[in-house]
Amino acid sequence: MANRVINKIRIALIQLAVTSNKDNNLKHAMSMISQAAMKSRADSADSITPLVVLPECFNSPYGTQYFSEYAEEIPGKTTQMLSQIAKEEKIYLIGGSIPEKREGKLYNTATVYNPQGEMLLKYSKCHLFDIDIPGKIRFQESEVLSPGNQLGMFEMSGGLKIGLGICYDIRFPELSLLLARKGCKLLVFPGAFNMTTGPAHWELLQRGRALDNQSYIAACSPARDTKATYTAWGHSSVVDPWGDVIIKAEETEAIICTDIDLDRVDSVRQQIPVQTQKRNDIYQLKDC
Ligand SMILES: NC(=O)CCC(=O)C(=O)O
Repeated sequence: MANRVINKIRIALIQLAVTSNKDNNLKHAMSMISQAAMKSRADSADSITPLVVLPECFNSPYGTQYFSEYAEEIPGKTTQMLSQIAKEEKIYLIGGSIPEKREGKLYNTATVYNPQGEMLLKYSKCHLFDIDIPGKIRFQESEVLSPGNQLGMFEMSGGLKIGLGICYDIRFPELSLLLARKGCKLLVFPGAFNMTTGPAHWELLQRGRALDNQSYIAACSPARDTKATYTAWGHSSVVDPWGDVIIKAEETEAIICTDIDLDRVDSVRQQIPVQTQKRNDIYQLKDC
């Protein structure tokens, strides 16, 4: 069974309502993960192990003023809870991201677990969100966070490779191209776009990355909270390799669930074979 080739997975994105109370955030996230696991299994005719996803910065409000107060070491309280719930619910779990404390520095870090509760991946956001749009939004993650320096990918049983980026990472096509070239047919981005860039770019970027790579893209946001210091756009979604949005949340808390059909990736790649038509003689993606 462990070596069975998987050509379909079921993904559930949790568009979580996040508050300034860390303990409540954790309790609430665990309950939503259980609900997402149940919903994935109830909606599915096959016995596929679900992949459940939390948003960026799910145990803390998103803001440079909060990161040091809410930060934890990994392993720590939050990641132990994630590991435990993945094991109890027998799911793959992308545990959104949390502010991580490591060797005197802070990172925006995501962890991933298998159904045995083992940590498969720890990935720190490698493109920090530093923008300044006059009169709209200024945000400088690099004032307090350090960037990660490695790619994020993991494998589910059956050999299925999944790529992982965090939010602003989606704006850098080379990162996704590299993950796809390494065999990832689904790229997942826990993210928290805002009320300025969200309506303009959130869906466009997902559809763009889906087309560049002829892969599935899933992006999971916190729910919108207009009273928070940073208001997330919401609209968690999954886009297929053709560039169609196959499922999308509104702005409020929600669990959205869909099947990812990996044969669809192969058929789109066959129909429009850009993957084999690259002009490596005039440009190249360098794998550092
Ligand atoms: N949390 C983030 O990285 C936000 C990215 C974002 O909003 C963007 O426009 O890019």
